[in-house]
Amino acid sequence: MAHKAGFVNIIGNPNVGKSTLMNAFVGERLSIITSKAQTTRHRILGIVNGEDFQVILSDTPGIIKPAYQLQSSMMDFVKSAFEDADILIYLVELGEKALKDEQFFKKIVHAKIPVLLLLNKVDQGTQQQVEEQTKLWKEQVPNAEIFAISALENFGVQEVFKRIVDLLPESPAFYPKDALTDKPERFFVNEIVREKILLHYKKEIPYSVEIETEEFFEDEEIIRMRCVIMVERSTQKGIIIGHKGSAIKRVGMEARKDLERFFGKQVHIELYVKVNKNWRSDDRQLKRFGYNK
Ligand SMILES: Nc1nc2c(ncn2[C@@H]2O[C@H](COP(=O)(O)OP(=O)(O)OP(=O)(O)O)[C@@H](O)[C@H]2O)c(=O)[nH]1
Repeated sequence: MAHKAGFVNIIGNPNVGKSTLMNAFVGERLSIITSKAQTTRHRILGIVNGEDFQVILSDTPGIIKPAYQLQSSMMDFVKSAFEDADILIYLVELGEKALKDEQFFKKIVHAKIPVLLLLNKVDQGTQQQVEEQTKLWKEQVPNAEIFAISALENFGVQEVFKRIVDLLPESPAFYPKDALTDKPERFFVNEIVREKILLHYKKEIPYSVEIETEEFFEDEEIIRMRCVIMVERSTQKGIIIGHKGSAIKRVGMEARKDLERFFGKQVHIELYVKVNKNWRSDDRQLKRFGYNK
């Protein structure tokens, strides 16, 4: 069978059960990547690999401002929620009424990609309620396939996952599967550091950096890691570091907090910045970073 891969973007109001659903999809450890911080682009929540598929689940905190969208030349694999994801999941909970944001609503209804509307927390309602609401949502979002699920009780979740894989386009994996299985820690460290950089620097900076975790040592008490932040120009290096190192220190502190939560252990993270003029154009480097185009 041909290999399938793609991006699934999950949207929904706070508290509808996104994290719980992620846990049900990918297992606790990977899903902890979601920090509550708001970033300017969507985040990878988790990646589920199978022998012949790779599902990359992400979410979009808030509406993406066009100015923040990544240049397509840089990372084609980072796709915006409504335009380029392969599948859109709209997660609602039982009892939730119409969509609050008109714009948002229109985008879902007119999405050019398959929309799966998941009515979550059905364990809290009666059969009749579930049927009524399914009907209601079908009227509101006629383009969606509707699934009644309980993320908490893992009811209906595997059917949804199966449907996702069905709908995925044929494609090689976007992230090297072996890197994720051999060194998943480093992958997530990179993602977390990247997220902090997106959070704290003006838009030009995040799009010209790349992160690589060069060292990663773990013992019983502590994990020590060393990451290089690669930029294209020396002026960018100065900005990343900030006055007397204040900016990079903040990135390190915040990344450490997330990483400690992620690994459940004390973390020591060392960040340094390196200028590498060609990282974007050098195919081999791109490959190393997992941009496997
Ligand atoms: N009864 C029931 N509770 C659920 C279900 N799914 C999630 N919850 C609960 O709903 C609450 C919110 O779930 P989360 O998974 O944290 O929701 P979230 O959408 O990630 O929340 P945000 O981080 O605020 O976006 C938690 O208390 C969950 O246990 C479900 O299927 N049934």
